Amino acid sequence: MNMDQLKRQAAARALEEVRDGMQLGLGTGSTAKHFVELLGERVQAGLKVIGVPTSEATRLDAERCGVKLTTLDEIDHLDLTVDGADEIDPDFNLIKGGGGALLREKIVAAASDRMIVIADDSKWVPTLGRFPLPIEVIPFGLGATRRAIEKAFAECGVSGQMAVRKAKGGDKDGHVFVTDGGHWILDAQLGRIVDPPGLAKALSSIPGVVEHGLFIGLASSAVLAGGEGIRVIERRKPKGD
Ligand SMILES: O=C[C@H](O)[C@H](O)[C@H](O)COP(=O)(O)O
Repeated sequence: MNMDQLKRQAAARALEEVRDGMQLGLGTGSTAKHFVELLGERVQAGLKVIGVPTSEATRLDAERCGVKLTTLDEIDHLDLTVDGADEIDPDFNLIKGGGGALLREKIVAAASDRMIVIADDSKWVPTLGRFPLPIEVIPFGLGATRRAIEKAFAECGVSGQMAVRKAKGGDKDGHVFVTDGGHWILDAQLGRIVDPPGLAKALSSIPGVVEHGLFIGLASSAVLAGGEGIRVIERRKPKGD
């Protein structure tokens, strides 16, 4: 089974948690895209749900699949969010934002009673950090923001190169990648993040940092698809702890 088939399997397993009438957060990325497509098939067969997309790309996918959409201005909470991740550690800390959607993804996950992370099992790691940590920043004053981030890294016992993300493919190839919110992303190669909650807190306090890709205390369970089948792992602590 190839990687894409594993991602689809994880998405199909998460779909089993969806019930009629649910308000859903719809994640972004290649794994979440499978979930939206499979959800669309269920909707065509009569399932009634409403979704909040975490990116313009997901909004377009959901519309194409016939999934009814709303916003967090129109509804006050979500029952369940299903989203991918770039890395997941055994404490259910995540790195997200490989596709640049971390800001909306975090707003949606935080508004949701439960978040199921779907992934192929290569994303399950003992320690976060091999995947570059995305940090969404305001272009104004970038030099000052970078210096403040480097200081936060040093205080949290990590270090590594940071680079402004460039767009890949199409007309925008090689230009700075711009998020749905109009911001830029710094990708930080940290290798090993010893204290994800501590680093998350330090980054959140920096003016100029809009959001970062460390998701702490948001995921409730993980559906991991691998060569030997599917593993569903539940987080022991309740959401928010
Ligand atoms: O910004 C993108 C998201 O955080 C994605 O959910 C994450 O990068 C995982 O994407 P994929 O399922 O394509 O590996």
